[in-house]
Amino acid sequence: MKKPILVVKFGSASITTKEGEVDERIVLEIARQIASLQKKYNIVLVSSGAVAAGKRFLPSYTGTLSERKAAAAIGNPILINTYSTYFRPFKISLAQSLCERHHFSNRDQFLQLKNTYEELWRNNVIPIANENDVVSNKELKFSDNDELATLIAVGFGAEKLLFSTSVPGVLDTDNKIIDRIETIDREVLGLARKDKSAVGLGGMTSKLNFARLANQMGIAVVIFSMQTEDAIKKAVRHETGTLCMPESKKISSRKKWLASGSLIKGELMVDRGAEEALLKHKSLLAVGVTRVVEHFEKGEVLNIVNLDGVTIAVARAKMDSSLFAQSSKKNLEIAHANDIVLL
Ligand SMILES: Nc1ncnc2c1ncn2[C@@H]1O[C@H](COP(=O)(O)OP(=O)(O)O)[C@@H](O)[C@H]1O
Ligand SMILES: N[C@@H](CCC(=O)OP(=O)(O)O)C(=O)O
Repeated sequence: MKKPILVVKFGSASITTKEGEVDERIVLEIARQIASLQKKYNIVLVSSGAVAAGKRFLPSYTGTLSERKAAAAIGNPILINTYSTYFRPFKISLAQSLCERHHFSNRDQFLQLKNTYEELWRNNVIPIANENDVVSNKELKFSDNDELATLIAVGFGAEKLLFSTSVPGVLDTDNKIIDRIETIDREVLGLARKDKSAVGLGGMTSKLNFARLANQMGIAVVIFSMQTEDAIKKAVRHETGTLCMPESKKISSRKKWLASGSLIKGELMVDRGAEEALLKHKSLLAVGVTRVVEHFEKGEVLNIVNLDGVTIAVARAKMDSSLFAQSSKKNLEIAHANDIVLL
């Protein structure tokens, strides 16, 4: 039987010291715990920390985009070497996987990635992913590694997604850790303050937004800190941090991949009639579209929002947004029912 998939993401501040060194004590802990979890799970590690580990080699570093890229180029091999050193005594090899957005928005490329990871797992090798910072430009960029980890978890149909971060969980207004969040709604999103660690990109808003999508796709998410003993093992058992509960929908892997695209491309606003039609699993026709919020091309994934601006579905476009905007045909099909996932 196939092992379930576990995606564990480590934020910059959770694996580097204040001085910008990779925290070897934490990496040893990761290796020890992941080695025991590997018996039960096919694991993907997503690790930030390349910029944090590389920036001390740039004496006049101020954090410009080109400096971040240069720091990532220096820091990434340091990061991977440290992981490899500490996993070796457990007889586990690691494989580096540097990803860009289009590896997820294009289904063929995504399937290549999936095949490669499956080959690695067959050989007991654990892939360790990070954004390909050195070449990523505006289009290629993920917003942060919380997004990359979520795209992997959703696209691969993971059972669990764990975010290791600089805080022990989601804190409520009294600064108490919330054990369990049933639904990530506006109120929960409102708990996330703007502050984040000095070296990270994500912060809590990003984690909660991506956790919400993963939950909608049936994946449990735990936000936790490596500062607790046996943190990863406990997070898998939901015994530490904040558990964000998955919805219990059955969704095919193709549709999960499609839904992961909701993080990626264009956006259309539809009227109430179209909203009702979509809820009845009908195709999306031009007549129900009130406006193109973000442009998209044929084959790309787009968000469909209702008149209140709430995302109700994601779909794969049958045509470029510019083409259909020019057409006067009201019954033009913009997305086929089979290519629409309700959220
Ligand atoms: N309600 C909240 N609960 C917990 N942390 C919060 C909350 N609101 C904002 N934060 C901030 O989120 C940050 C955690 O993310 P950070 O460490 O920056 O991300 P990453 O792990 O991606 O590097 C912390 O700096 C914390 O202060
Ligand atoms: N690719 C960057 C990670 C940027 C990032 O997403 O950081 P974080 O918010 O700490 O997960 C790096 O390795 O430094």
